[in-house]
Amino acid sequence: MALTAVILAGGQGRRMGGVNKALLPLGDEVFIERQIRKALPGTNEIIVVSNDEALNRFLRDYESVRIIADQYPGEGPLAGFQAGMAAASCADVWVIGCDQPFLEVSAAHFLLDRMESGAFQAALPVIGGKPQPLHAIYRKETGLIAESLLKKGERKLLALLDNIPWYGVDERQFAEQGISLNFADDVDTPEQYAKASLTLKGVTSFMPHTDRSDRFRRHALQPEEAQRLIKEKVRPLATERVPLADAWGRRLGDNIVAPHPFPPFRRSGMDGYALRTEDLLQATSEAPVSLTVIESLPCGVEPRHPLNAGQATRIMTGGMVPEGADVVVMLEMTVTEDRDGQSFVQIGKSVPVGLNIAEIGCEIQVGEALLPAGKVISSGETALLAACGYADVPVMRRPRVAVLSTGSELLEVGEPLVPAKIRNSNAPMLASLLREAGAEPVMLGKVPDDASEAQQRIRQALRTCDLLITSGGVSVGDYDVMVDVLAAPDVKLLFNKIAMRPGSPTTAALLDGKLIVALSGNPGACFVGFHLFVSPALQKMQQEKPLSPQSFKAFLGRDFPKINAYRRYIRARTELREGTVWVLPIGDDKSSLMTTIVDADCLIEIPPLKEGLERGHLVTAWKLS
Ligand SMILES: Nc1nc2c(c(=O)[nH]1)N[C@H]1C(S)=C(S)[C@@H](COP(=O)(O)OP(=O)(O)OC[C@H]3O[C@@H](n4cnc5c(N)ncnc54)[C@H](O)[C@@H]3O)O[C@H]1N2
Ligand code: MOO
Ligand SMILES: [Mg+2]
Repeated sequence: MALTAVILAGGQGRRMGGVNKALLPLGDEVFIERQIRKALPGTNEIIVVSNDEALNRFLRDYESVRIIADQYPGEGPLAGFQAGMAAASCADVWVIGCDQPFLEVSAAHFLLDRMESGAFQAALPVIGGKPQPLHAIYRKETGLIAESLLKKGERKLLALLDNIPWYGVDERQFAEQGISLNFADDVDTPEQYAKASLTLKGVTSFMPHTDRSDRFRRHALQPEEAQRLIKEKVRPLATERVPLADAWGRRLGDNIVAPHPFPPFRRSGMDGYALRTEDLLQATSEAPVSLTVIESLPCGVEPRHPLNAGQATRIMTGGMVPEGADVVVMLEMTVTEDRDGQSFVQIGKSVPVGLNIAEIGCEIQVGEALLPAGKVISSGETALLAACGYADVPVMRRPRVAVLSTGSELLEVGEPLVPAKIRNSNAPMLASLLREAGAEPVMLGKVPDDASEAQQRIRQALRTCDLLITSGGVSVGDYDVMVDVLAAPDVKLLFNKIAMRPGSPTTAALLDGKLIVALSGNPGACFVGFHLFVSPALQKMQQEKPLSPQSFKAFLGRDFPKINAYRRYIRARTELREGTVWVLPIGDDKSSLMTTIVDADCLIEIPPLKEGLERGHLVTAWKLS
């Protein structure tokens, strides 16, 4: 695609103290050098519109870069635009401000593609609902319209937009292309310049699109209300069939009903003789009764002969009891003898009817409800399913849950420590928690505190995942990027504050109908948030009951002197002491701690109180599954 780039470098940079912004240093380049380096590979020529000769030395090495002066000097950006258009040799022109150091050729090409799909004369990024006239594509002819506007005294580029048909490309469309949104960010103020320098170092990026004061205005929900909202927004997933051998740990996809009785035949419970109790009525140790053995049955062999009076069948444990028999007498109570090639059994005692025979269906009747959908398949369930012939088992599809960690401070687990950084421990912890909850973690890795990058990864992942969880960036800090990501117009915020500790800024939202739970970055809060707000969603997706963690009453194992304005959920371990249940808070209850997660098997609920609680107080605790 033939494309001219026009860089408008005529501004005064008033808010930057009157410097020419094209000459601002960024890393080891100045803006204009960086822009040329980045724009060259995707364009046929670059035209820099400027009257500043100081720029020359950065341009002269390039054959396809020209510098031209305004035809209407001092008339503002529209004049620069007009001059650039007049000089352009291609029909399509990418117009860039010299203060846009993060320009992106891929974004320019995407805009150009969009414009070609219709009768448009320009294609512009629309960010936060506002068209951005710079870092946009224009047809060369629009220069003539600019000129006529200039003659009417117009100076602003935006005026052009009222006079041409243009196509707007919003954040979402760029994100879908994997294009990071900061390409159009401009540097007008020293603050923005400072942020640009940080972005270059990978520390952060501009996040100018949310009203920062918004993040302080939050309405706190009670934890139960937040849980209710979350459960309301998810549905059970589809089911699939897996071989029984792979079904361990999965959740049943269907109610399982017995397809036949069990045992399916009258089964012997002992190695012995099947016979008729009637025949033993007179038997005593002095005068044992002798019966003719008509058959010897190993397990798995169907009897050939029903029993008549005076007869017995030798039978093994699990064997099928012949018709006519109403008891199995164990071998130890019998004496066997062979006479003339015929076997006889002698028994010296009468026995009650039914002894050692498991009747058909005595364990399971046909049609009986055996296992409910959603039940976790463990050893007992596996045995039942096998007995009922489930070579393939209907199971709930595992929820695919994307895990994204935000934080420029995060290192990969294998990286050595460097000052101010820590290793990402939340993501591996969340992956384990997800596995424990039956889900399939889809690890998206980490993003620096860059809202556009986070947003892009999130949108992409949601296409193939059922749920997305993030950690970090939900509070009120400068780099708390999830706040920006979830402020996008197509995101429906469910809540961003919960009246509890830890994890009060835990946030949930819906995007494309899918749930995003943004957990706190503090490891302890992240852990608690998962159990209280992610687990219930996973349970519902897998039809698992009960739908919330189960509570129990127990004695507080040690004093808890902290005074609480909020309800607290403290990590604790259960202990049985002389037949009573105690719950012991583990370590200090700070949300930043992760050592306290190690032995936690429950959360103690501490209500908001004006004074602490003493050891031995009866408290409510929640079992962690
Ligand atoms: N001025 C205020 N500051 C804070 C408030 C507040 O109300 N006003 N709330 C505090 C509370 S409560 C919490 S909880 C945290 C929430 O923090 P964020 O969710 O925004 O998380 P970050 O700021 O990104 O990080 C916090 C902490 O966690 C560490 N972290 C982050 N990600 C990971 C990870 N993947 N593995 C290990 N550790 C991680 C991070 O380095 C920080 O130390 O905000 C309080 N602040
Ligand atoms: O709500 Mo935060 O987790 O207390 O520190
Ligand atoms: Mg924060």
